[in-house]
Amino acid sequence: MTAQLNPRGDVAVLVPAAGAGVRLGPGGPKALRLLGGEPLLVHAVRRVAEAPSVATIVVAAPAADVDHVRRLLAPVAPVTVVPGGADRQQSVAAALAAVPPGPQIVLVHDAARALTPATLVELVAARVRAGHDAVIPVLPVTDTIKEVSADDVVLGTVDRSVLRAVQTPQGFRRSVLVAAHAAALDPLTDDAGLVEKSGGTVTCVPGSELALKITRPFDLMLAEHLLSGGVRFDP
Ligand SMILES: Nc1ccn([C@@H]2O[C@H](COP(=O)(O)OP(=O)(O)OP(=O)(O)O)[C@@H](O)[C@H]2O)c(=O)n1
Ligand SMILES: C[C@](O)(CO)[C@H](O)COP(=O)(O)O
Repeated sequence: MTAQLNPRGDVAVLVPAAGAGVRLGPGGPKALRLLGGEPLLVHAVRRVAEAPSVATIVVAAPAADVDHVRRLLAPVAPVTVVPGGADRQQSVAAALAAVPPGPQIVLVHDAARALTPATLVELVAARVRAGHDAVIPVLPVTDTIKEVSADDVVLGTVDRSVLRAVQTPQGFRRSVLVAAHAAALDPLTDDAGLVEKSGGTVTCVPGSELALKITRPFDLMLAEHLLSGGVRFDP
């Protein structure tokens, strides 16, 4: 039987958590690295579980850690844990295959975005519920962006007004996400990219600074400060 959160919810959230965390440096799989004394994955799942629309959470864990992750998350929320794949897309596909019948909205959320507020989960889900096939949270780009050659010579300055930095959770009508993954040829860095490739429309909503992706050591230090500094997570 699949673990259920809110039986009246219409949202399944997939949490790919099987990455190595190479850019964070040595210390084990990134989702299991500690932030404020708890694994990143625990933070991420706890916040997702606070979102009232969420009926089901499926985590893709490092294959060697599936049992450990089940035990870790048991006191946090009812979750289904499956082994992840060789890249993020394969981990998402494995989690998607484990979603039980029922939820018609599927969100895909990085464990690495551990401080993402439940309000962002609800916002993305609400936009899908309102009729959009694919919805992504985005932030404006604040640096000047240059295109450069392999030998570090500037080729030009990109018009940043049309650029957005993309976060998760990314939300989809379930059938749209299933079709996009079924049609996938090459691995892409996000699921919305698969929908774009299939000719679908992807809609943006405002993201959250708190949904930063913990990728490098500086990101982890920043997240520690945010957590210990008493930042309000659901403004
Ligand atoms: N084979 C993989 C690779 C990544 N992910 C997950 O996808 C999310 C976003 O990936 P990223 O932040 O790039 O994590 P890593 O792949 O672990 O990082 P790195 O590239 O530095 O190794 C993370 O929650 C990560 O655990 C996954 O489930 N399976
Ligand atoms: C899905 C994602 O977090 C959206 O920004 C991002 O594309 C993951 O990329 P990564 O290179 O696997 O960190």
